[in-house]
Amino acid sequence: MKPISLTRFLIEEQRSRRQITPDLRLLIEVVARACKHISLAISKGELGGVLGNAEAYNVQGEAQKKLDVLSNEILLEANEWGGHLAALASEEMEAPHLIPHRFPKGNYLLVFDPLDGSSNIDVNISVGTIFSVLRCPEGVTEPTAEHFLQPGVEQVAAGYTVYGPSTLLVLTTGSGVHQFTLDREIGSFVLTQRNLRIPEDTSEFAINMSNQRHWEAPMQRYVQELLDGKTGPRGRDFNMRWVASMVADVHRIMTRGGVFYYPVDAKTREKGGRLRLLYEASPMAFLVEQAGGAATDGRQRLLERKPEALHQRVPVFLGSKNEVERVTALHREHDAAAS
Ligand SMILES: O=P(O)(O)OC[C@H]1O[C@](O)(COP(=O)(O)O)[C@@H](O)[C@@H]1O
Ligand SMILES: [Mg+2]
Ligand SMILES: [Mg+2]
Repeated sequence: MKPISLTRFLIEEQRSRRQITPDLRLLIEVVARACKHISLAISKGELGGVLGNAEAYNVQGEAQKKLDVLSNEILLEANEWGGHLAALASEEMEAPHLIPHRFPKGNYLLVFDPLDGSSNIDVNISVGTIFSVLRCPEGVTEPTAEHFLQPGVEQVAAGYTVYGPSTLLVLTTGSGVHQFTLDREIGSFVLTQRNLRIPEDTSEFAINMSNQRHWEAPMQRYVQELLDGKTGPRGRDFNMRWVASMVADVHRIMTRGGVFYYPVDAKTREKGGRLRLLYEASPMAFLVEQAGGAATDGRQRLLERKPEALHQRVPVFLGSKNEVERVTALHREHDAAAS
């Protein structure tokens, strides 16, 4: 069968479903093109001089890697003159970036984590890019941070790339989740999986266990039950994985099921959690729900949370539906008993 390129797939979606406007299609193509560029830079590794620290810090006080800065610049540059956006916001920039007056403007807002899993760059483990597309509110020509503060249900598209043994783009525009693989010989993303589905049950969980002693009581109880395995209340064994690149952990879940948890703990309570709502939790929650999974902050559906700040952090529980519902129910029961 003839391979279906991302462009052809999007044109077909645009024709069959009116929600994809030509502008949205072209915007996704620009993002995909920028990701190809990032993939190329990453694959050069030490030879390309892209590893190591940038000797700079982002607004969240995190040390930036050279590739964090480079990926941000690539996405910014590609999208700035694309003509489909009113503004962009990124993990690596304190405030939104407005499209300069000399370029044509569009009606969308793009928010992204240009390089997810930065701590894995220098050790040659999979990293990725996460992005989310929102509508710019009508009549707004100079969007501010406030215009980005839309709950995840308002997203019109979301996706991530994984720069791993192969480069993948996983995308939703609200009708299922589809996977594209970068064919380096022809230079395009090619459709390799339609309608990814996350099984409702799983025996695999992803969590950073080193934070265990800092977790809240319901989380302690839940994970202990998983660790007790066959001889515990769950009556079966669970396996554990933690890549420390959200894209890689989520992609494993997209492929064979599982759950990914980053609960709030005593260390992150003041900040609200570890992962960022707008460009990590929200797009991943959209993708996971579209693939039949569930995504909560431990108490509430993630997609319904109204962001309060551009770089807001939240707890994240996502993946196989029955497991996410169970851990969420335990948190709710705990809250009810405490009040
Ligand atoms: O190092 P920890 O605490 O295990 O956190 C790992 C998590 O942090 C992140 O790396 C954050 O992403 P960035 O690299 O974009 O800051 C996630 O991808 C990952 O799930
Ligand atoms: Mg990240
Ligand atoms: Mg990042």
